[in-house]
This record gives sequence, C-alpha cells and structure tokens, in this order.
Amino acid sequence: MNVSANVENGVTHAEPKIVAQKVQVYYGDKHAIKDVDIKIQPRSVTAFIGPSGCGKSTFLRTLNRMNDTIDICRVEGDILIDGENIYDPKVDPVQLRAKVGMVFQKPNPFPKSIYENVAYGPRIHGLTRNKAELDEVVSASLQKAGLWNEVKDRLDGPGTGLSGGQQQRLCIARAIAVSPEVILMDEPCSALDPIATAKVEELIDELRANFTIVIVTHSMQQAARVSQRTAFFHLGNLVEEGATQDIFTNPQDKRTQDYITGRFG
Ligand SMILES: Nc1ncnc2c1ncn2[C@@H]1O[C@H](COP(=O)(O)OP(=O)(O)OP(=O)(O)O)[C@@H](O)[C@H]1O
Repeated sequence: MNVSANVENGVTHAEPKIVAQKVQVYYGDKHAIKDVDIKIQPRSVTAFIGPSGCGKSTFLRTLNRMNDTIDICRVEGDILIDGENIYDPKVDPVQLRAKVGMVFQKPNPFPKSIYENVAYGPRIHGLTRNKAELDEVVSASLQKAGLWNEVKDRLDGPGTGLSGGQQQRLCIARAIAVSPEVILMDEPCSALDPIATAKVEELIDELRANFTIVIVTHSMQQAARVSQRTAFFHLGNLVEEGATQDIFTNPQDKRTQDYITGRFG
C-alpha cells in the first residue's frame, strides 16, 4: 500500500495508485486510444463512461496488459502502478494480473466447483501452504464478495449452477482470492437483473475500502451511484476526468455535457 499523502486546503490527496502518461493504443492502423493521461486514486471507484466504441474497454485493458493477448494490438506510453511501469519487459504479466484483477461483462466461472473457482488462483500462485490455509482464503474471499451465506453449504456444487448475479459475485471472489490491489470491472452488471445489479453495486461500494476499483459502465446512473471519480471518453480521447458529482452536474466540456444529457451515445 502506498501511504504517502499530502494535504491541500484541508483535503487529503493520496498518491495516485495508477498514473497513465501519453498512452496510445493501436489495433493495426486504427488509433483506438489517443494520448491519454490519467491519475487513478487508491481505494476508490473510478468509472469510465462514454459512447459505444470510444475506447473505454481498450483503455481498461491496458491497465493489466490484457491487450497483450490481442495480436494486432500495440500500446505506447507509460502506465505506472505504485510508480512501477507495468510495460517494463521485466514485469511478468501473469503476476501483474494477480495484482490487477479483472471481472468481465459476462460472468465466466470455470466449469468446476464453487470452492475450486476461488481456490484456483491462490493455488497456482502458491499463496497458501496447506489445505487449512486454502480453506480460509476461500471462505474469506466468498465473505468479502458477499456470497458466503448463499454458498457455504454447497461449496462442492458447480459454479455454473449459481444464478447470474451469484456467478458474478463468485468471479469477484475469485479475483479477490489472490489479494489484488486493483480490480478492473468491464461492465460487470450488464448481464444481470436489477436486483443482482444492486447487490454487485453494494459490493463494489464495500470493496473500495480495500481495493482500487476501475469500472467501465454504459449506465450513467451506475457511474453516479458507485464511483467517486468519473472519466469521460470520446473517440479514443479522454475528454475529462474529475469528481463524479462535478462531471455530472458541472461538466467542463461540451462533449461531456452532450453525453450526460443524452444528446448522443
Ligand atoms: N480486438 C480488436 N480488434 C480491432 N479493433 C478493435 C478491437 N477491440 C476494439 N476495437 C476497436 O477499438 C475501438 C474502441 O473499442 P472499445 O471496445 O475499447 O470501446 P468501448 O468504449 O469499450 O465500446 P463499448 O462500449 O461498445 O464496449 C472501437 O473502434 C473498436 O472497434
């Protein structure tokens, strides 16, 4: 954890957890992210919003090098997490993705038991020494994901047998189990009904006490409900970023204003 902070006008500013500088992303010749600079605060929720195709998911994926898995994708610029450039050749992307976990649009539990879904990461990363420790990590992760009471009597049952909302919370438990510092969420509620969505949003609000969360969402209401900071993207540009309340009530750029008032998107 980065503990340094400074105080300005009585407001405490923590050191940013993530600093992106002059980030460009290309898919072949297509310039999908253009010169993006952003600082992401620790232990808070930052929402990425903007019209379809503006580059929200592409930029999100630069934060744990998920774009490395796309052949035609090229990333330029620097992304520092706790001051370390994650694109440095000495960074192991597998370790990076344990530190910067990800939850996807569609819940994607492994075709294994609920227990195994959560135990898999700690096991392959060698985080526990014995079965008792692994059991403890599995139960703690399910508790943090708000799923323990619903599944504690059926840990051997298949993860895919849960409801969609429970599956998404299982995927969040799986991400938490390897003790990440950052959790990236790419439209985590888009496949869920309103009740399951509300539960996941409540969970996101609880998780920000311990994790830095970045969420891509199509729902401005969701961004307003769950995030403290909001970044608006348009045609590959980061148009503006600020306190969520300011972005929604007093946007500085006409494009942001047009988007939040429903004039395009
Ligand atoms: N794998 C890919 N190969 C080629 N082009 C891609 C790929 N993924 C995304 N793009 C293009 O990059 C641009 C940004 O896409 P991206 O999915 O990041 O936008 P988005 O804002 O997340 O959109 P949506 O809200 O619709 O999910 C789009 O023009 C898209 O067509």
